[in-house]
Amino acid sequence: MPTRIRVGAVEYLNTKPLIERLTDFHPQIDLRLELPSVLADQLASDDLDVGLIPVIEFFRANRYRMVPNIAIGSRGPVLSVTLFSRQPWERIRKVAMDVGSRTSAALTQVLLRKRYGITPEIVPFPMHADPESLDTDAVLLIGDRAMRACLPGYAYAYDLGQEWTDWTGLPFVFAVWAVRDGVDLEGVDLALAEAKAYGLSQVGAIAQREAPGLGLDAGFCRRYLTNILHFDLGPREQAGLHHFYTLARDLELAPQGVTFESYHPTHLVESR
Ligand SMILES: C=C(O[C@@H]1C=C(C(=O)O)C=C[C@H]1O)C(=O)O
Repeated sequence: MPTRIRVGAVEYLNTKPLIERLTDFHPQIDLRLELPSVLADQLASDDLDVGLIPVIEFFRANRYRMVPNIAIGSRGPVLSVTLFSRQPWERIRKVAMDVGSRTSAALTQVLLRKRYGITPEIVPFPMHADPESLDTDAVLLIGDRAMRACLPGYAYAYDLGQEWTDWTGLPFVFAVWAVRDGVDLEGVDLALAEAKAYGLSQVGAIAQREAPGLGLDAGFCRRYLTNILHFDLGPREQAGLHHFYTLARDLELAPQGVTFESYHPTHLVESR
């Protein structure tokens, strides 16, 4: 019996185009959907073989390989990563961070500390808590609940994709497919590329199917998947990724000397 390859993907709308019919493209895939932070922990504890994990956790592990040219990124506003704040940036002293997030939580710290020169207190924000009942100045929300949130008690809603690109001029990469060290994907990397190509040809249908369950407008979901998110990991995205790494490393949110290795199937390497 062929081994199952355990694939963990983010449970949010942002990921749907990357996993559309994924299991049809490879018979050995065992697909699970989770929060990004949970996927990072599962990959770290060998409960997954490949996971769509927050990039900051790719840096922190420094032993994974990246599946080429697939990412969740933005080139300006992202619409689903928002720092809701009662204060303007300069006056934020305490922030609650979405426990589903690792990259955006680090990005919030990078912006606060590097761009605005303040080091606020950080507390976790649980999945089912009410943001309006918090005593913090700001709360970071990501994913589907960030897109639905209005939070009239917060005067400011900072889009962190927009903040990053306004500041650096670069795209931002939130998540990549990371392959655990020593794992041979047995062609699952090709299936991931096929699912992405297929999913991107189906964004209209995906938006229409997913919108009602999310309580969102289908046209809005389509524009989010088509014009807001970017799923390639090209040279500009890689420049954004490296720049984020250097800033996170300076703040000791990531270790020194991280290598950005791509995944190459073992049999191809061996047959050279
Ligand atoms: C754009 C997003 O990208 C994500 C944000 C992540 C993070 O903050 O750790 C991780 C994976 C992605 O789901 C989002 O969730 O809205």
